[in-house]
Amino acid sequence: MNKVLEINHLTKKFGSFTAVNDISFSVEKGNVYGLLGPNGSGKSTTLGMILNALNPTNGNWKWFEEEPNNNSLKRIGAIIESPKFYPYLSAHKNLEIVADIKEADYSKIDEKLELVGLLERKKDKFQHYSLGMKQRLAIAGALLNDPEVLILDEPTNGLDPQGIIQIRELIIKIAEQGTTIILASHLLDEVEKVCSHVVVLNQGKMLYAGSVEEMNSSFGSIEVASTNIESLQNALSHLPFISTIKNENNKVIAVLNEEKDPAEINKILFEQGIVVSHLVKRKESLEQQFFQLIQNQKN
Ligand SMILES: Nc1ncnc2c1ncn2[C@@H]1O[C@H](COP(=O)(O)OP(=O)(O)OP(=O)(O)O)[C@@H](O)[C@H]1O
Repeated sequence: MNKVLEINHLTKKFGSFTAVNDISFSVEKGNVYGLLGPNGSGKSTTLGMILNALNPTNGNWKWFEEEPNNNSLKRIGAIIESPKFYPYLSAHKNLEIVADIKEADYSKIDEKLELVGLLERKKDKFQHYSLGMKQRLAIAGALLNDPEVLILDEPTNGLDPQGIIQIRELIIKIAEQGTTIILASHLLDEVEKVCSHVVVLNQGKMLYAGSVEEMNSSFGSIEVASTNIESLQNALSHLPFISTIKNENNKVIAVLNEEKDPAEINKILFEQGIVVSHLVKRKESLEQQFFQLIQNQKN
């Protein structure tokens, strides 16, 4: 069984406002999924619903190919808000309390503290931990009962650069051990560095779901200039392998929808009487792809 989560037409309305609008996607075992979108795009609301903390307005989902039930939630570890630990207790003592709640064996505590790099600091009080250490302790707590899925909401928010790197490396390490990870993030580079798959959300709508690699390996765009920019623009807009065009600093940026060699494009334009003074092909980064998706949604 490889399907960990299947979401179908999930919708959440708060009054007349639609926070999550008819989204559907699946999560396959052993991958790291990024739920990517700007603030307010519906990431936390989506996570809240699939963790039974919020009632959906419409749609449904299945964990592990079963209707949601208490048993399936036991197979999931989640950190969706600031971790709640007792400040005056040690990290180890705090995890004993978590282990009691989750009915996990105390022997797991040192194992998970080691995984998150806190074993040597296990006797320190929680209140003396840095923000990054607190977040890693929360991850250790979420992993105590060896969940098959780990869900994280903005795991690097508020951390310094070193703390961010440590959390990202930790996520990759946990995934390498076979745990499926779903993380919500508004940071494109985070998703690009950590995730194998991405679901792009904007204003509650799903704009893309697929592998990060595929999203990155689109056909790119070309940047073209000519003395007669209007006829250039007109010619490009009629070419079947071009999806969108825009003007930028007297150059036309045209997004390709199939693989094309710049020399071939130059030849086609020349045959239409257009002499090109500049033609560069660019591969789009995930960031450009993301803005392109949001732009397409607005149009
Ligand atoms: N309980 C609520 N009542 C009314 N509106 C809400 C409620 N919870 C969330 N919203 C709205 O739903 C939209 C989506 O919020 P959500 O928290 O899911 O976004 P997000 O992508 O997680 O963003 P952020 O990273 O800022 O948390 C926002 O416009 C938010 O204001």
